[in-house]
This record gives sequence, C-alpha cells and structure tokens, in this order.
Amino acid sequence: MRPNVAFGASGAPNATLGALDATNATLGRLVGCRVRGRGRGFRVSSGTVNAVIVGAALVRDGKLLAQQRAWPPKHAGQWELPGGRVEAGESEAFALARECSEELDVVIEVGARVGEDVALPGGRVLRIYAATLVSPGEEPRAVEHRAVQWLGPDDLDDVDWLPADRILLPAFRALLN
Ligand SMILES: Nc1nc2c([nH]c(=O)n2[C@H]2C[C@H](O)[C@@H](COP(=O)(O)OP(=O)(O)OP(=O)(O)O)O2)c(=O)[nH]1
Repeated sequence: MRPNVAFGASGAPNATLGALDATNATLGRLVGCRVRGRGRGFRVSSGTVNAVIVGAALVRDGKLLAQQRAWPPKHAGQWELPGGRVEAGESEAFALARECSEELDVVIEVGARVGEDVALPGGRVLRIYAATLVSPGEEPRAVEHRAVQWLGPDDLDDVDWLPADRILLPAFRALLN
C-alpha cells in the first residue's frame, strides 16, 4: 500500500524528468564525462550507475536523525540516514517518503539536496535530501533498525557512520549550523 506522503516543492512527481536531467548532469560531474540516456541504468564511460539510494537528512530542533543498522553483519551497529533504493516509477522524493514511513513510521516533507552524490559499491550512488517531519511532535521509531537517535552538530563525530555517510559529515554539519 502507498504510504501517506507529503512532498515539498522539489519533490513534485512531475519533476521526475527534470530530476533525471539533473541526475545525468550530476553523474557527469562525478565521472568527468557526459552521461547519456534516461532510466534506471545510466551508461557512462567508466561504467553504469545501476541504482540511486536516497537518504533523508531529517532535522528537528537543530538535530539530525540517525539510525543504526541491524544487518547485514558487516554493517550491523553502524549508523546511516533513513532511506533506501528508488524503485521503478518512483520519484526520489516519493521513495524517500516511503522509506521514512516504512523505517520510522513518520510522514516527512522533502526539501533540497544535501552534499554531492557519493559513489557506493555495485554502481550505486547515495543521494541525500533535507527533510522535516510534517508533525514535529511525532517521534520516529526504529521499525527495521536497531535504534534511532537525534544528533547535534557536536555529536556527529561520535557515531560509527557507514563509510559513505562519513564522507558527507561536513554537509550534515553545514545543514545543522
Ligand atoms: N538508507 C541508507 N543507505 C545507505 C546510507 N549510506 C550507505 O552507504 N547506504 C547504503 C547501505 C546499503 O548498501 C544501501 C541501501 O540499502 P537498504 O537495504 O538500506 O535499502 P533498500 O531496502 O531499499 O535496499 P534493497 O533491499 O532494495 O537492496 O545504501 C544511508 O545513509 N542511508
């Protein structure tokens, strides 16, 4: 069933094609070449980007929500932002709202991009968007994860982040400051 979602201006479903163009431009910058084609597999000179993983930089009262993975064993105990793979036919904002509904049981509003794309193993990229709770009093809960916590700017370095998220820490800090 589709979750109850709320999108900000950047997440309008009809923005999907524009988002794909933006994706191509971003990927082109990443690999230093022009990126051709639309769809889920982007042909680039150095390989194919197979999937976009979206993450929500969910901020409330100057703090960022992080969640602790329970699996796979290699990453269990490490921290990441809520999110996941953009499925076929979804806008990135919709995927983010769906993942936050599934993982945290909250409704979010999706805002602007945060930081640059980070390459992940397997030809995937991690792409972060700012987000807020539609009902700020609603408390996210760890539905699929081991734990969740709100981190202030001074707490960001105290957490064992996934490697890609560690690269994004300056962008997370800038968002909070
Ligand atoms: N959600 C999320 N995933 C991240 C982050 N940083 C990072 O490296 N990843 C990686 C971990 C996983 O390899 C991948 C996301 O997989 P996932 O298992 O959470 O998402 P999903 O349910 O949609 O994945 P799948 O089962 O469809 O493959 O991205 C992050 O901050 N948030």
